[in-house]
Amino acid sequence: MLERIHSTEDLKKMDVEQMEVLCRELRKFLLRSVSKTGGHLASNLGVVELTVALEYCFSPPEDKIVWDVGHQAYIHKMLTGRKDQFSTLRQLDGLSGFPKPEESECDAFAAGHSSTSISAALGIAKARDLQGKKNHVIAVIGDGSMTGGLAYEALNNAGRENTNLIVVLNDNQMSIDTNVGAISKHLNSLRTSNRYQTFKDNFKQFRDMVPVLGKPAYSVLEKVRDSAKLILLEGAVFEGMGFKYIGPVDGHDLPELIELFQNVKKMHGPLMIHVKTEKGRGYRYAEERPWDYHGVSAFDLRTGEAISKSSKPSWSSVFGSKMVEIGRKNKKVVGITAAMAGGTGFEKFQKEFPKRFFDVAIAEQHAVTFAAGLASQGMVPVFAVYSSFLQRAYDQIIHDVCMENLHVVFAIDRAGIVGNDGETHQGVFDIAYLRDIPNMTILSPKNKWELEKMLAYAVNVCTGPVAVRYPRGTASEFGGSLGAPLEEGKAEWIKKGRKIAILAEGHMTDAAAEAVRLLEEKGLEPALVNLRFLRPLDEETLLDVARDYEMIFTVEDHLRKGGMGSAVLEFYSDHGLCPSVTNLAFPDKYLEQGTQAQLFARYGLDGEGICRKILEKLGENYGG
Ligand SMILES: Cc1ncc(C[n+]2csc(CCOP(=O)(O)OP(=O)(O)O)c2C)c(N)n1
Ligand SMILES: CC(=O)[C@@H](O)[C@H](O)COP(=O)(O)O
Ligand SMILES: [Mg+2]
Repeated sequence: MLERIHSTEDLKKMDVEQMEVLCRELRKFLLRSVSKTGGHLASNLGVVELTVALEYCFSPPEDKIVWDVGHQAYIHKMLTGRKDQFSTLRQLDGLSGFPKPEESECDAFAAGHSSTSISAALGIAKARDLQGKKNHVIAVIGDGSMTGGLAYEALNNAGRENTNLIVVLNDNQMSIDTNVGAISKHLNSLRTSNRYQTFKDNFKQFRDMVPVLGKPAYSVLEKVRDSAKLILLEGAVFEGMGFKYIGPVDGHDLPELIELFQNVKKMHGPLMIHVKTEKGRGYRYAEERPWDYHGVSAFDLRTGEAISKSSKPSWSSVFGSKMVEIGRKNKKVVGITAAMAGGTGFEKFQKEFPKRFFDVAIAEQHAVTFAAGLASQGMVPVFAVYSSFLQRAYDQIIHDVCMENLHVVFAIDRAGIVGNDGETHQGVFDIAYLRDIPNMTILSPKNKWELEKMLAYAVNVCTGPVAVRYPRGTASEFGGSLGAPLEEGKAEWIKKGRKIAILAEGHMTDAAAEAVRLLEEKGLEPALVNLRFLRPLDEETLLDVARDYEMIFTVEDHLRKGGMGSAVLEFYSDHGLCPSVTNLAFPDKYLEQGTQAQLFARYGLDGEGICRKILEKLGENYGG
């Protein structure tokens, strides 16, 4: 069946039995493919029937299906002509792991961050109305993503606009980890009701009576169905917000889903269809431990084990262990995550101090203001968050934390290039968006020991807002544990030299040191400084560097615009100095997917690339 599918038109030629075979084949294909490339497995296993039913009943690209987060859109991609590209999934220049309109006109809206689908779908629906079109618009949002505030802003608005909009709530009772919070509880209470089945039974009985009752009764029946009165569940929050609620429906029952979607196509106004699915469906290990199979690297299908695993701890794991140590000594410390306890390594703290740990669900904005509230009462909140997800909470950082100079610690994980998630997840904006905020301190460690020192400093010494940024992956051990002691506002000289000085940000010190080694082979003697503090900058060191060196290079894992190098340039400009400064950083664009190593190499930010760029600049300045 899978071989027959080149577009959703081919799907429409199939009968239900054939589509059920197709579902089995899609699962097999998905498992084989993702076990080789890595990717978001469990969520996709859970939406096979749902996606087939949607693509059968609706017609992309005319009908717009907006996938929330988009990590569960692999089946959609397979059904819309991209099956043959799956061997390149999430790889450099390959198929994206998220919906991407530039990749296919069937991807109605790009995503990667959660809770945007209903807003985007409502916008698309209103555009349709204004343009006099009649197509369907469907948002597919998970129960985890339904914990994000933006989703409720959209529901609030959609209830008022009262246009045709279908929201499919894909409830698998899981975020990445177990889904938490009152909404999740509410969904659970809805899940256990058999209201939908009762409605269907009543409806069927009534329909069978039509020949007896006659046409007028039939039109009453149609109206009842249209207003969905029989299936509204008392107290369903969505109903109160102006949606017709339909559900819960078994999301693995293909004929049931098809019947439902064919019916709702005829209904009007905003609809919420609550679909129950199982995350990881069809692969034993993923069904048992969906959190371990949410996002996977290449793995052995037979054992479920990852093919290669670093024996060294990740930055996140170093963070998690250190926070336990800090938490034991300092009882004021509380931990906060926005649904990323596992990813950030914070689960160790959560286990040891459950009362001092808060998973606020996918709610970064709330997390920051919640932290501000805690800090205003003398607690020391540590919010561990991926750099790209913290973008959500910009105003909260400015207005609720920094303006009051509150002592909130931001542990910014996945800062810099993250790799295969691509554009949406690259953490390359945080220096720019944090360094312009008054009162903020920003630190960046060169290795795992420095991360530990910086965390202790941020929690126990700082008194205002402070961010520690560190990347994805295995923690660097560059330079060993015996670096210069961490001193407030002070950079670390790794090596003095002549003519050329390299100022490095965090883990880029390692790549810069490699460049130094390569340059030394060519007879040069570059100096190397690990800046440590990105805000405030170590002014004394910067003045020394400008005085003693002819050419300065800054190196960072961030976009060039607004980054650390820009800060260095501003500093010199403010001091009326004009040394030769070259910023080595990522260019002004959304950075594509690929491994971190591939991207550093592509943009000349690995040791060799840095060396090459320095030699080029030397050539310009000294004629080769
Ligand atoms: C703003 C934001 N915060 C965090 C994440 C990380 N994240 C990706 S998927 C996910 C869980 C989503 O759960 P759900 O919507 O229920 O989808 P499921 O994986 O269960 O299908 C999280 C927390 C994100 N993508 N965006
Ligand atoms: C879709 C999403 O946002 C997360 O699943 C993300 O891909 C996790 O990234 P890490 O693998 O870096 O934890
Ligand atoms: Mg879920």
